[in-house]
Amino acid sequence: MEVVHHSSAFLLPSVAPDHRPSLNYALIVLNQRLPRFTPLLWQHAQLRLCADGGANRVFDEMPGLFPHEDAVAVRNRYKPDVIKGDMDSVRTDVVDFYIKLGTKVVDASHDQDTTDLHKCVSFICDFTPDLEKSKLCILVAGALGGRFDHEVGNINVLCRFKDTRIILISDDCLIHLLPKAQNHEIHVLSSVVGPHCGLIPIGMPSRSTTTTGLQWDLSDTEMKFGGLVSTSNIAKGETVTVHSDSDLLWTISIKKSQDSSP
Ligand SMILES: Nc1ncnc2c1ncn2[C@@H]1O[C@H](COP(=O)(O)OP(=O)(O)OP(=O)(O)O)[C@@H](O)[C@H]1O
Ligand SMILES: Cc1ncc(C[n+]2csc(CCO)c2C)c(N)n1
Repeated sequence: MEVVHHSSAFLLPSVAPDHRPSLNYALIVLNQRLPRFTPLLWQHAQLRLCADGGANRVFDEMPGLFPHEDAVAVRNRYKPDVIKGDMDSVRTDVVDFYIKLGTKVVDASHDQDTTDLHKCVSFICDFTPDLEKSKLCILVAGALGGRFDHEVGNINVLCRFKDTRIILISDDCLIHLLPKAQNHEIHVLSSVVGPHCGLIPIGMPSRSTTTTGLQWDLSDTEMKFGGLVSTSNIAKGETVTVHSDSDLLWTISIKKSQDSSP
């Protein structure tokens, strides 16, 4: 069976020879305080979107991440390619500023049934040729912490776009989906992530999950809410393997001490 590899190389300041990106990254900035390493994610990404009020965050907060630089110069450098959402949070001064720089603004206010993150993921998928979809990886900055309904909505996007690699990121941790019935090999780059981690069934119980590389490995173990879910686990080495009969969320902590400059 094919092995699916996962790595957090996008958190490394530069791409080391043995961590050359095999993926094409896109970045979506949400309406939450910018994670400190947002400039790094920005640099790795080939396409940068702001979900509605996420554009306010780039405009207001990016200069603060470069305290010794002129704010306008920073804003001109970090120009989103697209702002998409229902446009009830992004300010008009921010829209006007980025339109002048050439940002595409997509008003999807007619759709009040999907979140702004969903709308941005749809945009990226619609504009990614089928042949390139397997190499696409969408990084979502500011997806965790804050309002619980938004957090759950963000996790639901992982489930609604199961065939797309999407990684939810905050200052503290990252989350992505491990689709069922695949062999997952997670490369734990210990300079930037870990050791705290978790494996959580999503959508339905898992009747059987087997792992290697964790302090508390699972061996053909059942997981469900109301029973066992694997939280406060520890990644022991460089590699964690996971196989399950159900979709699982993988989460791992992000280290505080890393150099987050691009
Ligand atoms: N507190 C938060 N926690 C997690 N994600 C958030 C939070 N606030 C916003 N987001 C994310 O950022 C996206 C854009 O946020 P924005 O505030 O523009 O959305 P919204 O649809 O106007 O929200 P609201 O529910 O307040 O009307 C949301 O779709 C959501 O994915
Ligand atoms: C059952 C149900 N619950 C909530 C909403 C509201 N809602 C969900 S996504 C969204 C857009 C946010 O930008 C809004 C307003 C709905 N439509 N249907």
